[in-house]
Parts: sequence; C-alpha cells; structure tokens
Amino acid sequence: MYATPFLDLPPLESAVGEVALPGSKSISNRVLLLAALSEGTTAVHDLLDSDDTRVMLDALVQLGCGVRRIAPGQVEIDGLAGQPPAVSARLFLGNAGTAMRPLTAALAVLGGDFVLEGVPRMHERPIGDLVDALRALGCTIGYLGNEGYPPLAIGRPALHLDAPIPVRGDVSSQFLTALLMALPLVATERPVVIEVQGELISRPYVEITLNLLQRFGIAVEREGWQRFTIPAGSRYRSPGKLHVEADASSASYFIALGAMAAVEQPLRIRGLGEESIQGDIRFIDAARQMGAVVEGGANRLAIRRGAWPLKAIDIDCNHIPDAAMTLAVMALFADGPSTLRNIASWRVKETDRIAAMATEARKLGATVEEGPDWLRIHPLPAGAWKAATIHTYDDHRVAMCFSLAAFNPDRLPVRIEDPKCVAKTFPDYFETLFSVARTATANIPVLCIDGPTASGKGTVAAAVAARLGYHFLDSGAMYRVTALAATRAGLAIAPEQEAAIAALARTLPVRFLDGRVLIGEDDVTDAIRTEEAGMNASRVSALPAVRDALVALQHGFRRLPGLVADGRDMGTVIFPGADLKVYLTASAQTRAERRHQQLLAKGIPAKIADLRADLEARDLRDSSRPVAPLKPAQDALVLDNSTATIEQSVAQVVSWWQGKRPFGA
Ligand SMILES: Nc1ncnc2c1ncn2[C@@H]1O[C@H](COP(=O)(O)OP(=O)(O)O)[C@@H](O)[C@H]1O
Ligand SMILES: Nc1ccn([C@H]2C[C@H](O)[C@@H](COP(=O)(O)OP(=O)(O)O)O2)c(=O)n1
Repeated sequence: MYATPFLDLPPLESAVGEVALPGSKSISNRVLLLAALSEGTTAVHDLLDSDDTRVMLDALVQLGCGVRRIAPGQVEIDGLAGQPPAVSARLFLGNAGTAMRPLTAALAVLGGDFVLEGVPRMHERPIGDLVDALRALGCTIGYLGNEGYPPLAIGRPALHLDAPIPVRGDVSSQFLTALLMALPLVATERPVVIEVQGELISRPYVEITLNLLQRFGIAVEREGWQRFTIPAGSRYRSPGKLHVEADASSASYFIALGAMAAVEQPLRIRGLGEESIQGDIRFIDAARQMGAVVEGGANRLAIRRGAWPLKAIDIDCNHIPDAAMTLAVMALFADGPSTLRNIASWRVKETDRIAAMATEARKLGATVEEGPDWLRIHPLPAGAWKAATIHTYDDHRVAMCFSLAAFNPDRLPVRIEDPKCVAKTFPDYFETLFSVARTATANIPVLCIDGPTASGKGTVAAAVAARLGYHFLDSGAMYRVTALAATRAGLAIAPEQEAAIAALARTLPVRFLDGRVLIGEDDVTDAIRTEEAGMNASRVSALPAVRDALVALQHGFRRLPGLVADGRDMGTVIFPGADLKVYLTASAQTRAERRHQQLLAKGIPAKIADLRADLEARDLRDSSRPVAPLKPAQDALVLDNSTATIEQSVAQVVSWWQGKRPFGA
C-alpha cells in the first residue's frame, strides 16, 4: 500500500498479464455477520482484508464472537447462535456502510446496550430510514448526534412483528439488506414480512443478500421487489465453509484497463467469472457496449481492446452503482458524450460522488455536465489533456477510477492524492495496477542523488523515495557487494583481475529485500558496510569492465512508479536523462564527523582524523578515475548540507522535485 501524501502515476501505455483481485467487500461483510449470528463455526476463505472488513471483525470480537485469523484471507468465526451478545459495547465502524447498517438492525432486534459510531463522514451518511423501520417494529434506537445520522445508541426492544414492516428502498438498498439479515433472528414463531416503499435501487446487492441468506439456512420468499417474507421457524446455521468471490467492483478497473490498453494480448482476471452473484459483474455488459472484448470462464475473465476510441454510452446505472463510476473515466476515451443516469445514490456514498467525479474530470480538462441523478462526460481529445492533481475525498473508488487517466494520449502523469484511501476495499490496488501496466522506460521518472561519501546521499535518497512511493537504488551497494564477492572468491581487487571480477559481477545473484542485501541466501547487509568494504568498493569501481557489468542491473531498478537512485554517476552516466539531478555534498570535516557518529552507534571505535584522511583519499580516487568519475552532472542542483539537518535536506530535494513536476502549486 502507498501511504504517501500523493502518488504520481507516470503516463501509461498498455497493459498485459494477469491479476488476482481481493475478495468482494459486499460478500465479505455479509458473510462475517451471518457467520456471527449462526449456530456453529464458519471457515471463511478468500476474505477481503481491508479497512471495512477489519472494523466488522473488530466489532464481532467485541460482541463476544470467537474470531480466529488462520492465514491471510482466512478466518474462522464461532457464531453466537442467535443469542443476544452478553455485553454492552461501543463499536467503532469507520466509514463502513456495510458494517454500520446491518449491525444496527441486528443489534437493535437482539437488544442490549450499544453505541455504534464511525468517522466524521459516516456521521453524514443518512440512516434515518432504517432507524424508522426498526422503531416501527419496536426497537429502541436514539441519535447521539444529528437526527437521522450515526452515531446511534441502541437499547432493548419490545417487538411487535404482526404487521408488515415498511422500509424505504429508494435511498440505499443497504437498509433492506440490514432488515433481511436481522429479522430471521426473530422469525422463530411467525413469519415476518418486509414491504419496500418506493422503487428499490441497487437490486443486485439485495440478490447477494438473498443468496447468502440461503447459504446460511434462510429461504426468503420474494414477491417482485416489493414484498419479502422470512418464513416462520427461521434459524441461522453455518454452512461450515465458504469461499468469497473476488470483488466485481474492484474488477471494473481492470476490465476498463483491458478495454483501453490490452491491445495485443488480453488482460486476465482470476477469482471472478461471468456467473458471479455480484451485481457489479454486469459492468461487463457496459464495457462491451463501449467496445471491450470480454471472454468469461467459471472463475476467470479475459479482456482486450475492441473498438477504439471506445464507443460513447447512455446508460441507466441503477444496477451497477459502484462499478459505474469507472465508466465515467472510460467516457473520456469515447467517441462522443456519455451519460450515466439514475445515480442519485452516488450523492450519499463515501463522498458526493457525482460532484467528485465532475470536479476531478474537469481538472483533467474534460467538459462535464451534472444533474441531481445524472452525469454527462464529454471525451477528451489528444492535445486537450492537463496534468492534474486528483483529490480523492477519502473515497477509494475516486482514487482507483482516476488512475485510468494515466493512459491519456498526451502522455501526461496523473497525481493521486492520499493514495492509501484505496485500503477501504483494495489495499494493493496500485501495486496490482503497476504489475500489469506498461510504459516506455523513458516515461518512468528518475531522481538522482550523487555525491561524495558520508554526504548523506543514502539517507536522503531513501527518505525521498519513501516520501514519493518510488523505488530506491543504492548503487554503491552493488560495488560493495561486488568487492566482497571478489574478495571471497580470492580475487585481488586490481586491474589484472578486471575481467574475472566483471564476469563475477555480471552473474552475481544479488537481491535487495526490505533494506537487506543478499548474495543468494547469504545476508551481507552488515558485511558490506565496513570502512574496509567501502574502500574496496571504491577500488573495484575504478575498473571499467566492472562498471559496465553493473549497468543493466542498475537500469533494472527503473520500474513503475519511479526511482530515486544514489551513487557517484547516477546523473552523469547511468540515468543521464533523469528528471532531477542533485549533487549532495558537505565539508570533509562534517562528513568525517558523520561517519564517526555512524560508527560509534554501531560500537565501532574510530578516530575522526583517520576517517577524514580515508574519505579524502576515497574522494580523490572516485573523482580522478577516468571512467564515470564523481562530479556534479552539468544540470545538477548542488546541495551543500554541511549545516542542514536530514529533514531539511529531504525537504529541499522534494521541493526541487515538485518544481520539476507539471502539476503546478
Ligand atoms: N544533514 C544530514 N544529511 C544527511 N545525512 C546526515 C546529515 N546529518 C547527519 N547525517 C548522517 O550522516 C551519516 C552518513 O549518511 P549516509 O546516508 O550513509 O551517507 P552516504 O550515503 O552519502 O555515504 C548517516 O548516519 C546520516 O544519518
Ligand atoms: N554509482 C556509484 C556508487 C558507488 N561507487 C563506488 C565509489 C564509492 O566509493 C564506493 C562505495 O559507494 P557507497 O555509495 O556505498 O559509499 P558511501 O556510502 O558514499 O561511503 O562505490 C561508484 O563508483 N559509483
């Protein structure tokens, strides 16, 4: 997951390969609650691991369920067997509507002493229609903040279930889902009837609910979409084991990606097929209408580009409310204006999604019209795109949708603010995108920090990489590893052995893993950091054939979404076209003192004067060698940080970087 303030997506050109998607959010949270309400233990497989499922699991633990995390994506839940949980509890449900609504209904019907609350945005998402329906059947629910919104206080009910229970269906189908999951708990002696008032929106989500209720032993009778009867004698029973399908809404981004960018070979999705029980699978039909070629199997999809530009679409999105947001970005690549209708529910989601999609698409240069429950997006022709900073409103879908704008024909990067908001349903969304997206190497940004030893290059470069979410190349480590391997192989570090050392360097099984450096399985992280290893690295680095041998390895670090590289010749030789080159330096005395501190911290005694003499010798060798000597690139910005702190140095480099980006202030 990218926990950076923003993530810059370089211009992307095509997509190929296969993705495995996280489990469905809708199915995951329903299954967790049903398992909690059932008799018996349920083993849930392929469960989505995200913010929303985490708050649900935490709530279930607080309510007294046995929850065992067996492996990533696998939990076992010991059900409460329909008994009221013994404890009173204060449940924090984040911004998870799929936890707030069903838990409100279930706990209100079971009764107890509960408070249900969430993040500030959750307290702006209406729940009054559900509360009204629950109060009408005798539940005790109070508002602790604003009337009609969480947080809620739940007490003990005096239920009367003889008359049909009315619930509004035109704001959110989650209210009906919540009642359908709660009322089997009290339909023991008599049937319970729910009547939907108004047109029921998002029916496919209700179908998921009915399908899962069936799996847990409850056969709801349905008359049209107006009347639902939960039969007398209903009792939740665990199905034992249950697999969660991959999330069809998450799949929409990759279906769109295939439609836009899988030109020669299809993009493949695992864990989801056309027969999915999730309504958002019908996004496939919309994508096909826009020109995508989609082939589906039982548990897989393959998508590639058909019509290009995509065909404009005019569509009622009631049946695919979440996935339809993806169409709004696809519409930028269409052959005419596209209209998305019947999307009033977007206004009360994680954010006002109609406003958000319109505002952010306009930043890209698009013309967008919006109404109370519709959105019309005009295509953006080549030459008219702008490099935009996309605000994401703590809404995972806004972030994921707009990542597709990186495929713009003008080859402009797209900045996504607060990329970690995708954690709500798809924590590794961007990593997954980068695993299948392709672009010319020249499009991948590189930032070089060169300079003499102990100037702080490594420290500053690693911090800048972390700040930007970029990869980090410590090129000095490659010379250090080569020198160590040569010494261990009994080779003298001298010109006579140049060819042999170069051959060794070319086939060296070196790996960089979470800050550790490995040769094969051998962890050499500490062994390459000694002063002697540094001096040997300097010697080995003066051999031209060795430098040659390490070029490809260094170029290999230039991967999406970008690279920060530190060394001696990053800006002059290895990445001469880098977007930003910094030459970091400090006085010899300051650098000797820094090394001294560094060694002391490791418990290695040293004299500052000796260290200074050594580093001056190393500076001289590194800068006087004929091949790739240490010197500032012609277009490098020089930063002497003798009197600056690490944080100030990092801030300066990041500020220079921002100045090079096309996003404006
Ligand atoms: N202003 C500063 N900028 C960068 N590093 C500093 C600064 N002040 C002290 N240091 C310390 O200097 C030491 C050398 O930094 P390092 O990144 O290893 O240098 P290099 O990679 O250039 O050899 C580290 O212990 C680092 O924490
Ligand atoms: N891009 C690079 C990086 C390092 N080297 C050589 C020269 C250096 O003295 C050694 C060790 O580099 P390293 O960056 O690890 O050393 P310091 O941390 O600056 O002491 O490798 C190089 O020639 N080219």
